[in-house]
Amino acid sequence: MPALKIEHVIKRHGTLETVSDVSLNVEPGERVALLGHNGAGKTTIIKMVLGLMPITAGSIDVLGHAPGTAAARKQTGYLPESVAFHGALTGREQLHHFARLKSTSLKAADDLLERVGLAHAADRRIRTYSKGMRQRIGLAQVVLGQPKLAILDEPTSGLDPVSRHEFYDIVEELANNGSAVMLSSHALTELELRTDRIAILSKGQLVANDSLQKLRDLASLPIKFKVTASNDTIEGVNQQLGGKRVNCQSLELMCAPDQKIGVLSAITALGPVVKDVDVTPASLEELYRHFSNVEEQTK
Ligand SMILES: Nc1ncnc2c1ncn2[C@@H]1O[C@H](COP(=O)(O)OP(=O)(O)OP(=O)(O)O)[C@@H](O)[C@H]1O
Repeated sequence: MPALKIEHVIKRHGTLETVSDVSLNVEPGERVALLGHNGAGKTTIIKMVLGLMPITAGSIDVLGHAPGTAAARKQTGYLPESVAFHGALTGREQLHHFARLKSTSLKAADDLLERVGLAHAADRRIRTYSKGMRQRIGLAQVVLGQPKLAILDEPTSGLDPVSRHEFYDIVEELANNGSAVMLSSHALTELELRTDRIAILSKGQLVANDSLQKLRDLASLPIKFKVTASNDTIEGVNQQLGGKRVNCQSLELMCAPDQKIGVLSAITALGPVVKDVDVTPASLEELYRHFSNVEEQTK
């Protein structure tokens, strides 16, 4: 049974429809990325899931309960886009406060401070924390009590690349322990490897909802090859393979996904004259643009 079940949900603000017939499930242990342009409807969906905003039509089921009910809230962890804590409290005091609210042990809160890399600053006031440190407190607050559903709105904004990596390690642990995770983000490259499914919203409509591999198959965008040879052989390689020279040692080729093996064979048939080959499938950014544009074209 899905941890989160969104069925044919519509949201209207007066005559303005901001979410149009969206259906989306998140299974236990699954990490789903919710992507979309500014104003696509991500936060509106999150607010409806949390019971902070009423639904105009359709239904949302959170672990068998209606959104916003005590039973749903008890099992849900939420990290808002702009996280705010009490500046006069220390990190430890703030997290202990959340632990009491969630009926979780203070020891679990202390362990989490360590896990999110804040043990050294745990007894400093939060007003002295950097944005990234506050975000870490926010993540610790979500993980506390191992919620069955975790909702993270733009969770990595303000984090440096190493912290982002550590952040996704913790999200992965959460999912490995059975939590369903839904996170919204604009940072596409980091989501490629760190989520199980991608849901793309465009103007309030869900225009894609699948694993990265399946989205690649559906979009069938060209695959890029970068072939490197030496200065004196690149011209001959270019003549045999075609493609576009990018510098005096390499060229770029594109092909449809079903021609990939054929192109690779042609490259390897050239033998040791080829020094290196990079094969790059469509990135999430390219897929995102593709699916968002498909939606624009049908309007
Ligand atoms: N209370 C409201 N009244 C009227 N329109 C609203 C209200 N709340 C949101 N909207 C509109 O709904 C649309 C979706 O907004 P939402 O905040 O869900 O987008 P988002 O995908 O989260 O964008 P961002 O990436 O910028 O955070 C926007 O056009 C916004 O102006």
